[in-house]
Amino acid sequence: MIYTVTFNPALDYITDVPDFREGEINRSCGEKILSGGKGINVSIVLKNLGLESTALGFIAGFTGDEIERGVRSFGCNTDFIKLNSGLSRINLKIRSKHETAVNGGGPLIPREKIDELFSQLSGLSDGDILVLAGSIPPSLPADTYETILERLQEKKIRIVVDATGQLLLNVLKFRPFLIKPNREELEELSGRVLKGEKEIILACKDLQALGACNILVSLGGDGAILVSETGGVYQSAAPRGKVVNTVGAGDSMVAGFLAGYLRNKSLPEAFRTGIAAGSASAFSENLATGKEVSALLKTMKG
Ligand SMILES: Nc1ncnc2c1ncn2[C@@H]1O[C@H](COP(=O)(O)OP(=O)(O)O)[C@@H](O)[C@H]1O
Ligand SMILES: O=P(O)(O)OC[C@H]1O[C@](O)(COP(=O)(O)O)[C@@H](O)[C@@H]1O
Repeated sequence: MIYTVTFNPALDYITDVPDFREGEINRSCGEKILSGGKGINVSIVLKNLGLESTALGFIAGFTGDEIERGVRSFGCNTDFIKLNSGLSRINLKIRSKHETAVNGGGPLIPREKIDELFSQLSGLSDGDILVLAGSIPPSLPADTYETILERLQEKKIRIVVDATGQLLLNVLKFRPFLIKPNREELEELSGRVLKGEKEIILACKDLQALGACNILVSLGGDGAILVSETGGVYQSAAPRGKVVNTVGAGDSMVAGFLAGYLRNKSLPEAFRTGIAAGSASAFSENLATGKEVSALLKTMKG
């Protein structure tokens, strides 16, 4: 079974403001609200690709209820822990000449609710896949993912971590099967500006030395690079298309990679499916559907 954990789910409020001006009253010409947060998006795209998962994490207040309703409307299984106070965040995404995001901090998660999550996760068994994705509310320590993985290390669970900075660095020693930094995140992790693919690959090798198995570096419209645990390096441009909404493209890529890998345990196939899923989401208003991913895959070589 696949489990995704989103500590800090969100309603993504996506608004179109063609000529956004800071410091002025702007009028939008289109809005929509989607359930989001990294693990949740992974669960939705997995479902669209025909794979069951259970979305775990913390939700609070009316925004939390709406997040849960939204995820379930895709047919996903959820087992969220409800907080007794606070509100799940609303993340603002302004689509203008550029995309601007304001992601909220999220509610306070009390100790007993974290313990509830630990006890849910203690039910995982050998062969399960655990996706830890997204930020944690600022009230939680940066070793939160580490604490989870420490408790699970006796089990043969494949771990996927899509997080940034210290949250990610702290868990590399648990040998995550997959991490997916984008270029900026990889630069932050390696503490240097990375010019060109050679430097990106070297930075990935440094992370492998710390424990990461497969590192999928997403490069937005420039595609992606996979530095694999078997030593192979794969690189691909992104398919061409009209970009409509890149929110969730990275999460879709993680879901696509997993779905592609689970088909034949082939890393090249995982890589291609990851890129196709990321780009299919970028080319669509909503997260990629199975049909959209298959259609893009057919246009890709290899
Ligand atoms: N402008 C784009 N054109 C085509 N594909 C894109 C575009 N932006 C994102 N993608 C696809 O989605 C993947 C993940 O996007 P990226 O923006 O790098 O992730 P993140 O959202 O995590 O920063 C890319 O590797 C690519 O396959
Ligand atoms: O937990 P974080 O890092 O604040 O990110 C949450 C945001 O990222 C998203 O999961 C989208 O992520 P990607 O565009 O990287 O795939 C949104 O749904 C959500 O608003």
